[in-house]
Amino acid sequence: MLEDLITPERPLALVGCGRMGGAMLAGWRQAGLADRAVRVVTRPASPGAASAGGASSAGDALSAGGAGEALAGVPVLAGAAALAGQRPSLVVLAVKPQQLAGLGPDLAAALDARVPVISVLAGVPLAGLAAALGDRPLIRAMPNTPAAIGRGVTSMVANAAGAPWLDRARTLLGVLGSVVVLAAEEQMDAATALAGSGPAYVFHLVEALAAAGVAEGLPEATARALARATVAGAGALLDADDRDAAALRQAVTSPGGTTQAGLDVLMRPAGLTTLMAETVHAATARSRALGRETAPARPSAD
Ligand SMILES: NC(=O)C1=CN([C@@H]2O[C@H](COP(=O)(O)OP(=O)(O)OC[C@H]3O[C@@H](n4cnc5c(N)ncnc54)[C@H](OP(=O)(O)O)[C@@H]3O)[C@@H](O)[C@H]2O)C=CC1
Ligand SMILES: O=C(O)[C@@H]1CCC=N1
Repeated sequence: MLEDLITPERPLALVGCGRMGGAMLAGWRQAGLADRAVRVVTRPASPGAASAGGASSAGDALSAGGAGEALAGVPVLAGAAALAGQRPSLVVLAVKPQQLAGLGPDLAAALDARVPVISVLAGVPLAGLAAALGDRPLIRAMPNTPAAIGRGVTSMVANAAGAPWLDRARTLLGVLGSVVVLAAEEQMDAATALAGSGPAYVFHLVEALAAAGVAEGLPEATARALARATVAGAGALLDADDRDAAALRQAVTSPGGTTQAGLDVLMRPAGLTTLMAETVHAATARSRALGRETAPARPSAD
């Protein structure tokens, strides 16, 4: 139960409330998390936010994607230093990987060393989080944006101090959809490439389907409406039907019919399977590179 984990006295601190942080907050609020049990932390310089020690309402401080209006009523703190004295039960970190180094010292100084941090930063390993935030319970998680409607999927892995928090992290993140605990941190880059980025691949499929419909003579609005409803409906069927994706595909495919003619192109050598492998490979490599690029500089030998 979320209420057992997060209370107004021991709130959830969300550091960074852009596209992913905002999606998670929307999912938690939809599941009934009270606004007063949350502290959203913005940049220190965010206009309209409170000074250290106080909290304003999110309405005037958040702007990403119109989130300011949608999140009106959630207390906002300007800068991680303002978390001192707020006694968060746990922290969810959702800034860009490149923004970690800038806020790490303030965040580490503001938090008791027993407070766990759940990071959703792509590519940043547990060791990099520990270097930035100090030795504490740490969970590296990778959600995706359908979390906003409780339909996301999150992969996660913990350091030794964070392992006892995995059940509570599962409770928190499970509200946003399903949760997978990875067997090893090495799997996180591929999980990021597949599921963190995955919704974008599916949305691009909608764009491609619509463009193909236009090329075959459909009006653009009609092609867009058909493509969107087809992908949404196929996803809903996949969710509602226990059969695997291959069986659902076969149920559409009449021998000698239109689908088989289309799949002959899509499933040819160097077709979608190859393209998707290259896609996920490139995203996995980028996740690994982000880890290297954001690693703290080693002290020089002299
Ligand atoms: N978008 C996605 O689908 C997913 C993203 N992620 C991860 O989530 C993280 C955020 O990505 P995304 O939401 O797309 O990026 P956004 O840029 O939309 O969000 C980042 C947010 O952090 C804020 N921020 C920057 N610096 C600070 C600071 N010092 N203190 C508090 N807040 C700060 C930004 O504010 P400002 O606008 O003022 O810069 C912004 O609101 C990334 O690490 C990404 O890898 C993970 C899974 C999926
Ligand atoms: O594109 C990115 O780097 C982030 C991580 C996964 C989805 N969005």
